[in-house]
Amino acid sequence: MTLKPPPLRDDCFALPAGVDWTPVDRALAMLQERLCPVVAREDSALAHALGRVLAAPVEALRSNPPRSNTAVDGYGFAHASLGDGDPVLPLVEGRAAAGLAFEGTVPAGHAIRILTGAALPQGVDTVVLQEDVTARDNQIAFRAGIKPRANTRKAGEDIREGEIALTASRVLTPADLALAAAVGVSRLPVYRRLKVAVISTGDELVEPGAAAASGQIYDANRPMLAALVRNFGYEPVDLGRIPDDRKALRRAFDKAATEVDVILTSGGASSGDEDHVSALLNEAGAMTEWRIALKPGRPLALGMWQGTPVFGLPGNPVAALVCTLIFARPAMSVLAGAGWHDPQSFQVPAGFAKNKKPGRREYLRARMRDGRAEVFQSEGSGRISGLSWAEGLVELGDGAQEIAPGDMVKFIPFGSFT
Ligand SMILES: Nc1nc2c(c(=O)[nH]1)N[C@H]1C(S)=C(S)[C@@H](COP(=O)(O)OP(=O)(O)OC[C@H]3O[C@@H](n4cnc5c(N)ncnc54)[C@H](O)[C@@H]3O)O[C@H]1N2
Ligand code: MOO
Repeated sequence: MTLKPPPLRDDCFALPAGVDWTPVDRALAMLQERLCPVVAREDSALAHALGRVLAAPVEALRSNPPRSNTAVDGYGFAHASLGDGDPVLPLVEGRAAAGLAFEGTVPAGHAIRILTGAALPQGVDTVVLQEDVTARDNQIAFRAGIKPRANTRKAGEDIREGEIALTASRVLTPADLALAAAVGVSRLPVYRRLKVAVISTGDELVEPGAAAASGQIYDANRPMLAALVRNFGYEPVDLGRIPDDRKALRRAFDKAATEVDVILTSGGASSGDEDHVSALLNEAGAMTEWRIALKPGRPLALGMWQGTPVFGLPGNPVAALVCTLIFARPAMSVLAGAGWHDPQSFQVPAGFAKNKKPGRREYLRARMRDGRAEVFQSEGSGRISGLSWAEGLVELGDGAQEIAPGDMVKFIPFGSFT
């Protein structure tokens, strides 16, 4: 039976009355508090589970390793049966190999040929490395001093049957799939992949590859946003370009709300005459034009359209990317069942100087070179080449800051936003 989570509340994005500029951290705290998973659970074969969000804890059905075994190729024996001095042990007939257990018992004072991964036969608790042994006439000799249980791996030393192998809400990695397989689990409970509609708005936009008149620009946000969505592990649904026409946009939202879990639009987010995204969300009555104390990305329109959350991102590509990484990414992670995750950041020396005014958070396109964070030469919000140049963001706090080269600043690599 598929379990359908309850719908989000219509006032998810409501701001308290009288709030003017919302600090970034406050906006993030509100999102974190109000959102919840919106996707149903399903079952996935291991082979298809990479990047999916685990919907329930997974218990080990079997210990890893299931039996005590040898970590090396060599000879196995009971440590307690060794006398004083350099041991000389007769070999029993047969051998123990991985997948081909020796079912007999090795008598005290005897040794058996054993290969890496083989279960330890009865009577064996210690293995001597073959390189440390002289073998002749069905006997082995080696130096005294080997420790009990040397070169062996205990049953369940990695994980024991019944223990939790994988916790719920993980985004499954290749190593997680190995662990599930090792403990006998072949199907995993996962959340259905979050579906995210990507829409561009604006009369000036044309499709890359088409002829563009002088006043027109190519739609750069849609390929970027769809790729970001895919990178986050969700399913982008391309709903194309919509002109600055409220009816057309309404139709696109209606269609999206029946097909997807989240809508990402870019453009028309502020409150100009042609800013139809914010106007429509306002009209729907569940919209807050979040004037966030942030550069770039000040106008972010957040609203609900027929129960589906809409992130109305600013049109400037740099602002669209920053707002997606800072707001939409953690919010979508909650909607997808993976919970809220702040990106990993690092304090690094600045390779630049800047006088920052107080009153808003700033994100600069940045990259690490020679152990310092360099920033892009321009802060222009339409400078897409700087996004491509950058390998991460430098985050400057809400207060005033005078940054000199060598001062410590917060660097967030793009790789942290996954
Ligand atoms: N009077 C004010 N004007 C503006 C303000 C303001 O507070 N008061 N804020 C500025 C800031 S900051 C931003 S960011 C933009 C955001 O505005 P919109 O979200 O309404 O975006 P548009 O006006 O539609 O577009 C802005 C800019 O981005 C270009 N664009 C839009 N979509 C795409 C796309 N898919 N690919 C490439 N480029 C795109 C568009 O052509 C504009 O140049 O508002 C400022 N104005
Ligand atoms: O969001 Mo605008 O500059 O802050 O591009």
